[in-house]
Formats: sequence, C-alpha cells, structure tokens
Amino acid sequence: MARELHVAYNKMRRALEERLGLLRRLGGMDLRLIQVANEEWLYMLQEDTRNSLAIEGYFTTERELREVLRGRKGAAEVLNYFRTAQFVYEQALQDLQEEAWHLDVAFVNNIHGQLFRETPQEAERGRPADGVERRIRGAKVRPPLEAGDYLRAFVRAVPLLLKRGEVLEALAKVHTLFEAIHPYRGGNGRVGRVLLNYVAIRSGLPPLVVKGLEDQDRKRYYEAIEQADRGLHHGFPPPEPNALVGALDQGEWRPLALLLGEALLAHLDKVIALALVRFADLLPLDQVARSLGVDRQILYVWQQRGRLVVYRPGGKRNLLSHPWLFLGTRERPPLLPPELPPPRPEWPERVKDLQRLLFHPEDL
Ligand SMILES: Nc1ncnc2c1ncn2[C@@H]1O[C@H](COP(=O)(O)OP(=O)(O)OP(=O)(O)O)[C@@H](O)[C@H]1O
Repeated sequence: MARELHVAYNKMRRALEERLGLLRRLGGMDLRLIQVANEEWLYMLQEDTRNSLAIEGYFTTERELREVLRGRKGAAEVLNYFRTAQFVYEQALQDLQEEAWHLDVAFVNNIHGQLFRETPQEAERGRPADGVERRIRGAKVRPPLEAGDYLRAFVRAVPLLLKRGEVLEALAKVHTLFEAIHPYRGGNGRVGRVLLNYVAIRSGLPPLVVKGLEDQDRKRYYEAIEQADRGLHHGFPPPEPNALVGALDQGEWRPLALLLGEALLAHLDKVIALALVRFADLLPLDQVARSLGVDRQILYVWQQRGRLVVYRPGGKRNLLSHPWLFLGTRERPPLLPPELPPPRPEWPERVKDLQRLLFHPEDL
C-alpha cells in the first residue's frame, strides 16, 4: 500500500511538473487566468439553492453573484467567501510577481475576519479561540488550547515546509497543520482552504478546489487529513515550527497530496488552454491530427498517456486541443516552438469566452 502510494505520488509529481513547464512556456500565470471556482463555495448552500444556481453557473463578479443570491439563506457567508478568496488569490499573484510573502498571523486572522463579516459569528471574527476547547467531528486530533501560540508557530512552519522542496508535499502538510491546530471556533475549513490557495498561487500554481460537492469527495478529503495528522493524534509538541514539522513527517501525507495533485492537474489543464489563447485558439481534434500528421486514434492514445492535453467542453463530442499541447513521446519531440509570437492584443477577451466554455459550458 505504502509502495503504491509512493509510485502514484511520483507519477503525479512528474505530470504536474510537465504541465507547469508547459504553462510557463505559454506565458505563466496571470490574474486574468484565475477565477474563484463555483465549486469552492457552492457546498455552503442548501441543495435546492445549489441546484438552481449550478445551472446559472458562472460568476466572474461579485455583483453577478449578489444578484442571484439576494435574500437567500447563507448569502452573506457565500459572498464573504467569494470576496475574500478573490482578494487573497490576487494578493498571492501580486506577491509572486513582487517576490513578497504575506503569510503572517495578521493576514490569517484577517481572512477569518472577512469570512464572517456580518454573520452570527461577528463577535468571534478574526480571533483565535485561546483557551476554548474545540472538537473536530470524526477526528482523533485535539486542537491545542493555546490557539494563538500555535497559529504563530504555523506561519513560521510554512516557509520551512516550502523550502524543503516538493511543493505538493508542502501543500499537504501546510493544510494538515492548519486544520489540526483549528485555531478558530468555526471557519477553520474555509480559512485553511483559502490559505492553501494563497500558498499554491504564490508557488506559481493555479488555485485548487479541495472539498467537493459530493459526500464521497468530502469523505475522501477528511480521511486524507486524518491520515496526514497521525503524528499529532497523541498530542501536540510545543509550539515550535521545527517540532511541528517533525510531527507532520510522522503522518501519511501522500493521500492528501494526491488529492491536491488531482485537483491541481484538473485546473492546470484549463489554465493551460487559457494561456494558449494569448497566441492561438484551441482547434477541433481532426485538425490537430492533420497538423501532427497522425490518425485521430493516435491522439486518443496520447491523451490517455498524458502526452496531449485535450478538452471536452460540456461532455460534447467536439474535442479540442492544439499541436502545441502535445508534450512529446520517446519518438517525437514536443511541438511548442522555442520562440513564441507576440501575444494577440485581444487575448483577454478571448480568455473570458474560453473560461465560459471550459468551466461552464451549460451556459452556452
Ligand atoms: N480528521 C481531521 N483532522 C483535522 N481537520 C479535519 C479533519 N476532518 C476535517 N477537518 C477539517 O475541519 C474542517 C471543518 O472545520 P470548521 O467547521 O471549523 O470549518 P468551516 O469552514 O466552518 O466548515 P466548512 O469547511 O464545512 O466550511 C473541514 O473542512 C476540514 O478542513
């Protein structure tokens, strides 16, 4: 089992590296390629509301979202989530460009504060629950009473984890540590996932959706944290970054890293298509086969082996790709030219259309 996990993790790591390389070659991350995905907050609504909203689908602005949520139960928390995530993702991208870093206690408390603005938790917003016993349903870990001290140690542990190399492993451990500390009375899941995306984007990755709408997705997520925080089940070491990192190393973090990797890969492929739009449009698969000089069937094989990025908007039959999204095989080199043409001036507009197509084809 451990060996299988190890193999699966290494495979995931390589796939991610390769796709990230492609994204970098296509101009890298940009604010215009990032959006707060519906799946990140839809789970907060009751099912009937969720179903009606899922059809309407895609929200790029807070105003659009406010219109649809008007008067619905839970609207404030959803709007707060949307607004906060948007702010934090933009901050992360700015920090990446400026080589700055904002993960300090004030920033984390502020995220919590923004998430609970004008909600029944108003009185507790932005404050770690020092001295208050917190329980996590179904979890063996007992969050420490010294919430503030451990939160301070957490923000110092994050750079240590990132410095050690593997970004997926670091992301899994960062999230595990935050959730195990569970510094607030409520909102720890949301703050933890927004923070996770801060670290992901700041590391040059796209944001990722962890929780999922289906029960089985959540179960997998919770069980993965439960395995990853095993080193803390019998208690916390003192609130020192190195001691906490040592305890995390005793957990089985790979299932969570794999889950995060899958979420990242899914999103990364979409961001790659959006980045391609700077230079060229996606093409029907037949056309891609012709320019690669192979039969369409070969493209399916390449897709399955992760050698060609292919899009299937809305499960429709018209598959899309581009010769530049061929990653190469042993026999054939990749086709992305060493020098790319200058970006097309109208690309940001085209990105919006493609976002609609890739993320919410049901709107069309
Ligand atoms: N076994 C576990 N160990 C540590 N943390 C866990 C475990 N299982 C779940 N969690 C985390 O606890 C979160 C729930 O905590 P809390 O209720 O404070 O957060 P929330 O933001 O109010 O809830 P939600 O995540 O449902 O929006 C989960 O989303 C998950 O991140």
